[in-house]
Amino acid sequence: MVNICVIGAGYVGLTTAAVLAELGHEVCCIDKDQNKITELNNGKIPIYEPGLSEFIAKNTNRLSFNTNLEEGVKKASIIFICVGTPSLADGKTNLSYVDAVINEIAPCIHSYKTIITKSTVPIGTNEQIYEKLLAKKISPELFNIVSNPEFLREGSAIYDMLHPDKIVVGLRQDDTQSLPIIQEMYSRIQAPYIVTSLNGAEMIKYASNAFLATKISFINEIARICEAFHIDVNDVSKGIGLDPRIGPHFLQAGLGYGGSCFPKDVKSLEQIALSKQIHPLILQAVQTVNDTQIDVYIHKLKTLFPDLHTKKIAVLGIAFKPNTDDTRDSPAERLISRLSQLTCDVCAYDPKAKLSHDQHHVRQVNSLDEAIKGADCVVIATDWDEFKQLDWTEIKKQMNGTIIVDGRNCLNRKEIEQCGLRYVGVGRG
Ligand SMILES: NC(=O)C1=CN([C@@H]2O[C@H](COP(=O)(O)OP(=O)(O)OC[C@H]3O[C@@H](n4cnc5c(N)ncnc54)[C@H](O)[C@@H]3O)[C@@H](O)[C@H]2O)C=CC1
Ligand SMILES: O=C(O)[C@H]1O[C@H](OP(=O)(O)OP(=O)(O)OC[C@H]2O[C@@H](n3ccc(=O)[nH]c3=O)[C@H](O)[C@@H]2O)[C@H](O)[C@@H](O)[C@@H]1O
Repeated sequence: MVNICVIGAGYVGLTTAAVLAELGHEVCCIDKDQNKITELNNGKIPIYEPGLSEFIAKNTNRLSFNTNLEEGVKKASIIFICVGTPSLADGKTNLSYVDAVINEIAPCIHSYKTIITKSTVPIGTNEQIYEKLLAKKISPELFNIVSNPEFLREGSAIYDMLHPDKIVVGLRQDDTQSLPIIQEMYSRIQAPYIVTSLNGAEMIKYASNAFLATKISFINEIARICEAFHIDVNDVSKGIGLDPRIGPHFLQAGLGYGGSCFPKDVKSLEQIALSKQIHPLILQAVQTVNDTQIDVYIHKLKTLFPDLHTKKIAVLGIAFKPNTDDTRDSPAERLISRLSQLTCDVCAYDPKAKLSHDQHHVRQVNSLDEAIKGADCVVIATDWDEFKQLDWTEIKKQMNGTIIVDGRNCLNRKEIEQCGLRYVGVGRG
């Protein structure tokens, strides 16, 4: 058992804290947001992440929440940095939250600490953190810096952290102390270790997200070509996915990728490359395809409805993916904004997520029935299971029109057509 301080009570921080407590450690999770900490201390979890609430409740004897960073850091021998690293306007990474944490923890280092960065940070950041702490006159005998990037997905965060496909550990060249500490801390997790330099670990994280985003933009481009030749892209995904060199995952065409990480991390890696005068052609193409994917659907809608601005559109899904209430950079919200600009009457429904801001002509309703009632067109924007299992005969009765736009290529086309509805996907033949 070790004493651990996790800084940042967001998706990654809360999951890290809960999993480390489950592994038997004494964990204090710190956030500067007093409301969040009050909620957590009252047993309320500020985000929707399946199973997280129960998992935290199960481990409360070893898990505490606080705003007092000094107290948390002083007691701990291991410190996790899990604060946000959002994009700046130019696509580079905003490191102000990480910098603030370093400034706050520096005066509290009086005994040996292993400082682990879980936040996704640009190449070179962990080396810079080490130098910054030295510049603040912290003795190198008192700390080490480790990069331990996180690969969890929202919606399955706990499972992913307990069953990772690898544990990536980036170390400074002369650091012989940290690896055994990390291995001991994670001793109950079975996974291969990738031990590399600090820069290497940072790059593995960016390359991983960029590759997954590339797969999505690739299949979206293939879907556009499929459409021109009346080919079903879902068959193509299955066909190519069976080749183990390609793999079946992340080949679902649709509205494109979103969320708090893919868009910002691909942009950041592009900027990292440009900072070294490397022109990242693939990364730029990946973003261009993604940035124009909503246009594909708007074009379809305009062709289906020449008087689109007079139509009532039910948009099912607001979250950037199912099983989360996260709307950060959500393709569903991007689509809603475009429909709002076109002055359509938009009725949005999501089982968990809320629209992040008010928009003209857009209403969020509390039930699926309310959204669908009188709709000229239903758009599936997030592939929640409950949308995949809809009774289309009943839906048809409630709609005014007959068009179902499958923005995630996740519906059974035949089933929908048999109910007398018209199915519109992307690249579905
Ligand atoms: N969300 C995800 O699924 C994944 C995120 N990541 C990376 O992990 C990092 C964190 O992401 P999220 O958990 O989504 O962020 P988040 O935005 O949900 O949470 C960050 C938390 O840090 C807190 N915070 C900021 N500055 C602080 C300070 N000085 N002291 C204490 N608390 C502070 C904020 O109040 C907030 O609660 C990012 O770098 C992200 O790229 C990595 C893998 C998965
Ligand atoms: O760094 C991160 O934050 C995380 O980013 C992603 O996880 P997440 O953003 O939770 O969600 P994904 O399941 O990867 O989906 C991302 C987006 O791609 C879209 N997507 C996904 C798969 C697919 O085939 N097609 C597709 O359009 C989803 O709808 C969603 O908008 C990665 O999968 C995680 O490994 C990583 O840790």
